[in-house]
Amino acid sequence: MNAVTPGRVAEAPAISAFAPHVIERVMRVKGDLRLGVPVVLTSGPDAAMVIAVEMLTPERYAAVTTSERKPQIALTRHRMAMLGLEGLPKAKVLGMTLPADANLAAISAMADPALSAAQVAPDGRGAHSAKAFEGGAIHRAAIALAKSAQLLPAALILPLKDGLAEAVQHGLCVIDAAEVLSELAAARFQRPVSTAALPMAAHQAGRVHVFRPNDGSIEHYAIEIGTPDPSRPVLVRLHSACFTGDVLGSLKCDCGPQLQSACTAMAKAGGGVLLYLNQEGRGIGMANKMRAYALQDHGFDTVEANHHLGFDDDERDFRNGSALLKQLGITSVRLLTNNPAKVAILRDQGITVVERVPLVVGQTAQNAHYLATKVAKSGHVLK
Ligand SMILES: Nc1nc2c(ncn2[C@@H]2O[C@H](COP(=O)(O)OP(=O)(O)OP(=O)(O)O)[C@@H](O)[C@H]2O)c(=O)[nH]1
Ligand SMILES: [Zn+2]
Repeated sequence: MNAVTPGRVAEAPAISAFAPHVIERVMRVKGDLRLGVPVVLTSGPDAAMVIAVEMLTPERYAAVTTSERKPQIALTRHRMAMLGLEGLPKAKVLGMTLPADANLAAISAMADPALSAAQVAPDGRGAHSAKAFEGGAIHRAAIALAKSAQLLPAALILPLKDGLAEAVQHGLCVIDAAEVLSELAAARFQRPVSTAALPMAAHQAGRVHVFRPNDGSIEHYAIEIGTPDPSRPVLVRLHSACFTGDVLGSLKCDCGPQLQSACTAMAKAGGGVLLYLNQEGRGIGMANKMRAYALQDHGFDTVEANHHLGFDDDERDFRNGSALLKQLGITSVRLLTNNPAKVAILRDQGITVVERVPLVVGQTAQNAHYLATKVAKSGHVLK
């Protein structure tokens, strides 16, 4: 007998029967960017060909840059600041017209700290002479798509005179930038896909529920441990995937011991729900997290490393967690976390958090600096 049962509390969007719905078109465009295929973004009368910098090849770069096109780069303000540029506009996404002689190596180095050795040390910042400008909808949509595809947040932008004609000529996907921005910012409906019993070391009565977001992105899991009773506050953990900590037993963070100790606490309490959210690396993905770790090897802390790559401190979207709780019929929780921001987000989403239950385990010599940085910069509490 399961105490919680996934149900459809959220409305699935009306997907048109034949033509792709707007979110489906956005995800096609995201797939193309991840492959390195150019896409065309439009905004009112403006149009531009957009390619993720990380995926640019010399052949494609040579093919898309013609003498009459003035290439630009879209980067986040964080990344531009790390490049040593001063007097930057306040906006989060910025553009810069590239010098006529910009080559692929220089463009790639603007996006990727690993390709620019001089910029890797915190005090060895490079200098670029061109002036940055506030990014428009096309720049913002390009960065949002690159982040969503878990690529470096950097895009080559080639303004086009007739975007539609170019799209048709080269068989490129074309989409409105405002549609991209609103769809990527929207909470996603997650469909329960499958469920099965899973006896676990922590408790023999375990059950895994798999949920699939309707944008086709990676699935998230809700794991019942013991017999949670949804009529009372349920002991809950929102755990963000950490391959290095959860699977490899990394000493650089506290995730593995937190996961184990959460399962044990739920078993002891008779029941609980573990949400395993597949947002590796605070939402930047495994490849970028290893880029961040490489920067940490050079002296950056966990927050600075994210900024150096062009990301915010934390790119996770915890609305997926609150949506899953509601689907499981759980509206009141005791939340296992050291991160008060998670409590606030769940409350914002209408979940009653009756108590924050600290989860202070797994402190090592190797993660002392990391944990201290989270306390100093991310509002974590280690008690
Ligand atoms: N980008 C980045 N992500 C990291 C790093 N170390 C761990 N992570 C990821 O951070 C996430 C866990 O976040 P934490 O900040 O440790 O903890 P939290 O989820 O905010 O709070 P707790 O509930 O107390 O665990 C996981 O997705 C990890 O993969 C790092 O140095 N850089
Ligand atoms: Zn971790």
